[in-house]
Amino acid sequence: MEAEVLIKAENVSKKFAKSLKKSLFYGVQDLISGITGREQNKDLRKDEFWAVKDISFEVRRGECLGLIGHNGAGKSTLLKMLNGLISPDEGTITIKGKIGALIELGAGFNPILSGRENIYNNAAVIGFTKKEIDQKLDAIIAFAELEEFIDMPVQNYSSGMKVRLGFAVAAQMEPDVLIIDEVLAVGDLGFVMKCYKQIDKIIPNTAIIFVSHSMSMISRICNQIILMEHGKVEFQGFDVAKGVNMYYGKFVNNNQSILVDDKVIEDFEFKIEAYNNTINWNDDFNFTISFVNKKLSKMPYFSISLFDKENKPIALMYYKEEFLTIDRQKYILNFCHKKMQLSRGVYSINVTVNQSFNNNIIYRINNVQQLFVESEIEDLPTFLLETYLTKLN
Ligand SMILES: Nc1ncnc2c1ncn2[C@@H]1O[C@H](COP(=O)(O)OP(=O)(O)OP(=O)(O)O)[C@@H](O)[C@H]1O
Repeated sequence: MEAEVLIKAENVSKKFAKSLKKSLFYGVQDLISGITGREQNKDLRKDEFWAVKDISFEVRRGECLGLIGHNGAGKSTLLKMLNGLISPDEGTITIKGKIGALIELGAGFNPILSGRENIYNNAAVIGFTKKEIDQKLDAIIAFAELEEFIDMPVQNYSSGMKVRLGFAVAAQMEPDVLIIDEVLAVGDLGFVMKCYKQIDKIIPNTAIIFVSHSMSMISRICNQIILMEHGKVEFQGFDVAKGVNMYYGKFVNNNQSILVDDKVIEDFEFKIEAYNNTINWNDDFNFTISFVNKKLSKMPYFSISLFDKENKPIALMYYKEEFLTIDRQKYILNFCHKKMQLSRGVYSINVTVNQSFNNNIIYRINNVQQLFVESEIEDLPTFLLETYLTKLN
């Protein structure tokens, strides 16, 4: 039997005015229409835009929906509507059960009240009774690691402390629906890992909506994804890896940048020997480097590094070099890395040219090319390490 739907959004839209003056004016207009029973204006008026347009989805108990998109795509606006902080102009939102939300840093806290008082306030707003909160209080304080500071006014808390308290209340009370915005990014790594563990613990009984710019976090906890752009859905589905790749595709940066150029070599070119710079997983990776030698007497050394879409270094390709004597002419070098076992994705290539192995950089170019790796298996991590079972007892 399928789990019960706890969050349902049907054709939800929200418009905003670009200026505060217009926003106030339209607000008053809408209020009067509301009071007099006249139908509200459904179309965009001058200077208005759709911050969220026509979004529908369902999240069942045990599921986590990831919302991704550029800054200003409309994610927070959608979350605020789900949490009831603002109402949609069109469409309906239905939520069953108690909602825990961690939306804006410090939102929902009363700054002059202590951490302890805020726990009671926030948990009561979610819908828990005093007795239920009493039972959970110690666990919340311990989870937030705020034992020493729990009776201090929240206005004196650091941003990390506020996030810890907010998450502790939202997640320790084990609500039916949990809405988490980017705020987790503020926590330190230890706390973020603890939050993951808590999310893993509550997910079987909870429907979660999670907004993040960290694709590793999204891939780690979400089973469905919506990619938003200018308020609209650009991709929606259960293929989280596909949504993440589409998001990364938006950042593909084709700009080469030359960081070092001692004019010792000229006309440097790097070419991937594959159609559209695309290879399949486990294919040989062939590429050529060409240059015109102006001043060198020995062949220089080329080091080729690969970076993933988050710009993290993934691999350094090296080869055994014999420093041949060279003339002042054009050279074309062919290289091959046998069986490239990198997972599906886009990798950017940087090349550094040293006069000799690990010595004296004469040329360096970042993002000289992008390598696309295709794979039939969609959701592999960067490396597939072949392992052997050596003994069975
Ligand atoms: N109260 C408001 N009045 C007018 N415009 C608003 C209001 N709130 C948000 N917007 C605008 O609506 C659009 C969507 O904003 P929103 O904060 O939902 O984006 P987001 O996807 O959450 O972005 P980020 O990743 O930066 O948090 C933006 O253009 C923003 O400037």
